[in-house]
This record gives sequence, structure tokens and C-alpha cells, in this order.
Amino acid sequence: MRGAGALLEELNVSRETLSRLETFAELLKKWNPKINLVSRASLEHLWTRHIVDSVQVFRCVRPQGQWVDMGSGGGFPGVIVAILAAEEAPELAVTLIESDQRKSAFLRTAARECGVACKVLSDRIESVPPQQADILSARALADLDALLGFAERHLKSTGTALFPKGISWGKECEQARRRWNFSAQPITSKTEPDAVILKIEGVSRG
Ligand SMILES: C[S@@+](CC[C@H](N)C(=O)[O-])C[C@H]1O[C@@H](n2cnc3c(N)ncnc32)[C@H](O)[C@@H]1O
Repeated sequence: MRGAGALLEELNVSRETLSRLETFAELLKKWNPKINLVSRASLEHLWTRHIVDSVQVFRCVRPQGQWVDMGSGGGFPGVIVAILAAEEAPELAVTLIESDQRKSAFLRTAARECGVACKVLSDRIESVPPQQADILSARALADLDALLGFAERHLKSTGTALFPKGISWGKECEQARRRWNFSAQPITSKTEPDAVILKIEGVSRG
């Protein structure tokens, strides 16, 4: 796997954005021992495993309207989206949904300290009023069938969902097609061999 520096160069991140990403990385390392935002093992590879992995999700679409990230946890990809949008898509409205109160407090603090705007909804995805998202993302949250249920509630009919998935993405698509109609374009991950970002449109019940 290539290093984070080379990947960030390839992903074309400005100096201002890089400085915000560094602020975020420091804050996450500070809070992690208390609330376990990412696993201790993956903290060693924070840049490639989490930050660059989230930057590449942002690069999969033209960011516009409202971007909603579900189950944001330690801010992946939601806070990274807000950081990139601050320079590259200042009109983008970013909303994070996270039911864990302590993680929500971290997300609010992170956005404030990085100087970026985003709304944090501290509630369950199933309870939050429908968001009408133009772009909907979720990483490491649920299987595709469950994610499409969330998309039915929160994604505009013309919107795009971005779901990073591991090696079993093909099988998940096959299973989800039993209940849902959708188009799925797999975009190869730059950080994980065999992983993809599923770019999903046209979600409706089958
Ligand atoms: C495995 S973590 C992944 C976090 C982050 N997306 C990442 O990739 O590092 C899943 C997160 O989703 C949150 N979550 C799980 N089910 C949820 C629900 N129904 N509503 C809101 N948040 C939920 C959990 O609290 C947790 O922070």
C-alpha cells in the first residue's frame, strides 16, 4: 500500500485543507483513549486507513446540496467531507447522524476546532426526520440491504449514495436486489485492495 503523503498528493488536497486534517488527526488521537473512536490498532495507520479513505469518498461525486453521513462515529467520512467542502464546495451543507452522545460531542468539537460547518444530529438514523439528502454516505455501519432502507428514508429520489464496502460487495449487492431496485457502480478503493466505494442511485423497493 502507498503512503498517506503520496495518496494525499494524488487526491489533490490543498495546504489549507491539509492543515485542517492535521488538526483533526491530533484531536482524534487526544480523545480516542477515552471514547474509542477508532480501534487502537488502526490508530497507527490513521491517515491511510481513515483519513485518506474518507477523502476518496468525497472525490467520488460532485459535492452539491446537502450531504448526510450516517453513523459518523469518529468522523469518517463525515468530518473529512466537511473539511474538504470548506475550501472546495463552501455551499455544501453537511449533516452527521450519530446516536452515541459522546461521539456526537467529539464530532461537534472537531468541526469547531477545524473551523468548518456541519450539523450533528445525536439520534438514531431511524428516528431522525427524513433528510432529503443529495448525497448520502455511511462507512462500516450496516449491510447493504439495511443501508438501502436508510437511503429510502433519507436520500432524495435523484440523490446518490456512497457506501464503502469490502471484498463481499458483490454478494451484498446480490442479496440486496431481493428487496431493492438500484444501480450500483463499484469504484476501486485506493487504500484497500479488494475494497470499493459503491456509488448507488435510483433506490426503490423491488
Ligand atoms: C462501526 S462505527 C463506524 C464509524 C465511522 N463511520 C467509521 O467508518 O469509522 C458505527 C457508528 O454508527 C453509529 N450507529 C450505529 N447504529 C446507528 C443508528 N441506528 N443510528 C445512529 N448511529 C448509529 C455507532 O454509534 C457508531 O459510532
